Amino acid sequence: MVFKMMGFRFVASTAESGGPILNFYQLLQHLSKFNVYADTFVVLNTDQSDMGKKRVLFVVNPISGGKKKKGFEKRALEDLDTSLYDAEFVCTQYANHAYELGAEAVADGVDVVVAVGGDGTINEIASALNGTSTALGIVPEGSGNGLALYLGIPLNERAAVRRLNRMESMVIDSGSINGLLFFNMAGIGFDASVSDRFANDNIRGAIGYLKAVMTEISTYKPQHYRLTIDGQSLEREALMISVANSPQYGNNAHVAPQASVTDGILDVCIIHKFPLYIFPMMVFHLFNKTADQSEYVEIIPGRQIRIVRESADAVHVDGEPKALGPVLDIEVNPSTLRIIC
Ligand SMILES: Nc1ncnc2c1ncn2[C@@H]1O[C@H](COP(=O)(O)OP(=O)(O)OP(=O)(O)O)[C@@H](O)[C@H]1O
Repeated sequence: MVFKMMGFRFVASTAESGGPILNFYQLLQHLSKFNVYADTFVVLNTDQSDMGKKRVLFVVNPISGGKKKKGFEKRALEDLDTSLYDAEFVCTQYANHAYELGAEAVADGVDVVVAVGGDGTINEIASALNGTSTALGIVPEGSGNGLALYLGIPLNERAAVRRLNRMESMVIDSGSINGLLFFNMAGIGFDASVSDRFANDNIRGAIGYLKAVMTEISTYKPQHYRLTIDGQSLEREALMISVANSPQYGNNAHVAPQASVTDGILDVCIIHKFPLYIFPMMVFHLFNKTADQSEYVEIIPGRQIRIVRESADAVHVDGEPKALGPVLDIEVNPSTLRIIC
């Protein structure tokens, strides 16, 4: 069944527990489980009697979020509906292993690859799945879990596995920065330095991230940037620039409260230098979803973005530090990744 209304496109077959979706009221009830943000939102709820079992591969990052995930396979098999899924499990052995596993799964015709980890693990797997028919699942086990929090995926491991049984999905945009894909957020300046420090520290989780922020905040100097956003040129002295696909960094810190992963647009968030005594107010704005009301935050939506900075430096891509040159070409790729949510 396909519904089209007000620019939304809904595809539905069988509801998880209530049989077919029969009318628009039922559809709205169904959708109320989601945060609807944008104009291309697809719900797929597949009737397994028609389509057979789905193959799902769980890719478990053993270090993300500072949690060991011992016994994950056993617990997951207690919660996963094995009449719907044939499941396999694999642990990552090294950085970028999840990308390789994702690419192999796509080539092998796996239906769903589940990232058991944080935004970095999601990024690696999603980069392999992007533009294919293999869907991403998420069991949030990271430090920030930005994309999972935005999508409303439960942080509780068992609830997140059970969520997969609904087999509902949506299609989201991705962004790219000099060819590197991101799905949640990319950033430069202070933001990237924090990611770099966090990656090189042995404390993970929210505490580790806070420690990295507090260490950088007192020493980081603003940089000069030349930006071109959809043909419009501007120059700014900024503490950092975040390019947001979703609204939040993670841990519910929202830098771009209006951002949507389905609008075909990225939000360029320019954070200006602010006096240190304003820091608590900035934190308040982030967690109150009011960053766009701060005089130190400028948010410009765009599809094609070029940022020229003073020199080659760190960039973060979904929280993972990378080194890129001074010229950064960023663009949005609309509707490229299916996510079970
Ligand atoms: N076996 C492994 N040993 C070392 N690093 C690994 C291993 N498996 C994956 N990684 C790396 O772990 C890093 C962190 O993963 P991830 O981003 O998922 O967790 P996190 O940083 O704790 O959470 P978040 O991104 O939500 O803040 C990634 O860069 C990934 O490449």
